[in-house]
Amino acid sequence: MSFSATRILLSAKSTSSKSWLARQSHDPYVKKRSTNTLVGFRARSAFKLLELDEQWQLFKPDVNSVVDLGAAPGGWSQVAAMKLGWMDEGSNDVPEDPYADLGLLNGRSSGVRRDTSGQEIPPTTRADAQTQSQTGRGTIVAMDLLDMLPMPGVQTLKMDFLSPQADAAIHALLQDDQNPEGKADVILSDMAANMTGNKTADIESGLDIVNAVIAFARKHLRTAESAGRRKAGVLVIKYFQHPLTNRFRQEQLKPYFADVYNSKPKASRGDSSEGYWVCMGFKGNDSARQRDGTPDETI
Ligand SMILES: C[S@@+](CC[C@H](N)C(=O)[O-])C[C@H]1O[C@@H](n2cnc3c(N)ncnc32)[C@H](O)[C@@H]1O
Repeated sequence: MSFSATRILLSAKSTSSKSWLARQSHDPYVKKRSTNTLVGFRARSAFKLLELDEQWQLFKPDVNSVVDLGAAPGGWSQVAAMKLGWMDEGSNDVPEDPYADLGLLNGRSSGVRRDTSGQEIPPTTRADAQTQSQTGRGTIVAMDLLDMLPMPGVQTLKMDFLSPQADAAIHALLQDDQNPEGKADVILSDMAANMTGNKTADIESGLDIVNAVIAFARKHLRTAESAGRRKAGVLVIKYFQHPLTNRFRQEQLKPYFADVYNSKPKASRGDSSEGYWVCMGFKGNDSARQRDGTPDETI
């Protein structure tokens, strides 16, 4: 009896993966992503962040520190690197032999880094800016559970953002002479919980991630006051629509930000319940205590 792994794999393809393939082949953003003459983005999700930036100018000239949570494969980090001048629009940052380069770049990094408690921070990679035509500004940190290929201007950290080491590692990477507080001007989160198919459980784990990202932002985001600009201190966060969404936004986000906008970028698939909150003007952690309880009607 002949054995064909390929045939077994193909015949085992579920209806959902067939419809996924069909959808991919018709998706204009998938085509755009893979057309190097346009921009060699690693993920179609890059177009969502580009749209959000076009609408709200997330990366103003005074933005010098960006943290991208759940960054792999790196589409959003590419957008941040472009906006901070580390990469040309239209450049393809993936080297021909990325894995060979990964070793080389790791070898070139500045040695062992330690957080304030003396713990070693896992090796980070930042592709050499000199390989690109421009030199960018500031620091971009991309964190993910998964490996990520190096990228000009971006320090990648393979880490669970919920782990006890994450706070100290981020702070140590952001802090320098220009940024003594070690705060981020912009925090991005495109993370989602793994779907189980159980609606209630999925809603709860989605909310857990959003809650954890907000807690992270409250520790690491620069306030509008310290940046000297009303809309500075920006958090972009993915959520999935459900009956509690609005209440959640009112109770967990509005007390801390001057403005909280809701967005469904065109590049986000219409059949997905995902949306993004663009939160601008971080007021700091005391703001909730100072609140008089009157609902804010900004939106
Ligand atoms: C939708 S993808 C992000 C795509 C990315 N914005 C891009 O443009 O390439 C979500 C990512 O979140 C990561 N992730 C999920 N939970 C995480 C956690 N607790 N800590 C770090 N990364 C996490 C996943 O590994 C996955 O790579």
